[in-house]
Amino acid sequence: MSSGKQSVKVVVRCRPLNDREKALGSKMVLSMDLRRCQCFIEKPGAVDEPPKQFTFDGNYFIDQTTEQMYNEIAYALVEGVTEGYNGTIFAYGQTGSGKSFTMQGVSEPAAQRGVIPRAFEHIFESIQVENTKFLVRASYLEIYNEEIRDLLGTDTKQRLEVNFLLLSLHPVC
Ligand SMILES: Nc1ncnc2c1ncn2[C@@H]1O[C@H](COP(=O)(O)OP(=O)(O)OP(=O)(O)O)[C@@H](O)[C@H]1O
Repeated sequence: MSSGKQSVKVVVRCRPLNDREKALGSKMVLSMDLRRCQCFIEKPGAVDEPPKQFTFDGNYFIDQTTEQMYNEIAYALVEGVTEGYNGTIFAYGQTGSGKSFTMQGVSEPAAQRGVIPRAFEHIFESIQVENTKFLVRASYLEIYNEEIRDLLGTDTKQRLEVNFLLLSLHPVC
């Protein structure tokens, strides 16, 4: 893991082969050096070709848990939000790659509970302060094929107008 001071971190998580992939006789082509945060992808059949190598801010292989990811990556970001900073966790990947598994998670085993319920628990624990009121707002948007939908809206099929720039403001010390 890198020093943790940069404002954007990119981490990669590799999921195990699913039943369909196993039935097809697919082979795992990805390996990781977790200490160096490196990821290696080999081309099947190309024994003479060196694997392609990528380095990230954090690497998570098939046997690692969302709990570990949360503690190492998300915890500090959510803690920052409770101190007044903005924070975003963005899961990106092709269909079936494990975005929902990481963000929503499963209740069993507990170590694989998702980032979203963990973040909610974290926030609500932090604001349990006597004689102080907090306002917590949540929105849940899906961006799919360049269309945006409000998943908490009354009509989740309705497309929202995409007419904004993402503005991120940081206090200057
Ligand atoms: N780290 C993991 N360990 C075990 N199983 C996993 C892991 N990640 C994903 N899976 C399993 O892989 C399948 C696909 O994962 P998931 O539904 O999270 O993908 P997705 O990226 O959200 O897909 P989509 O974009 O189609 O919604 C699920 O059955 C999920 O349980």
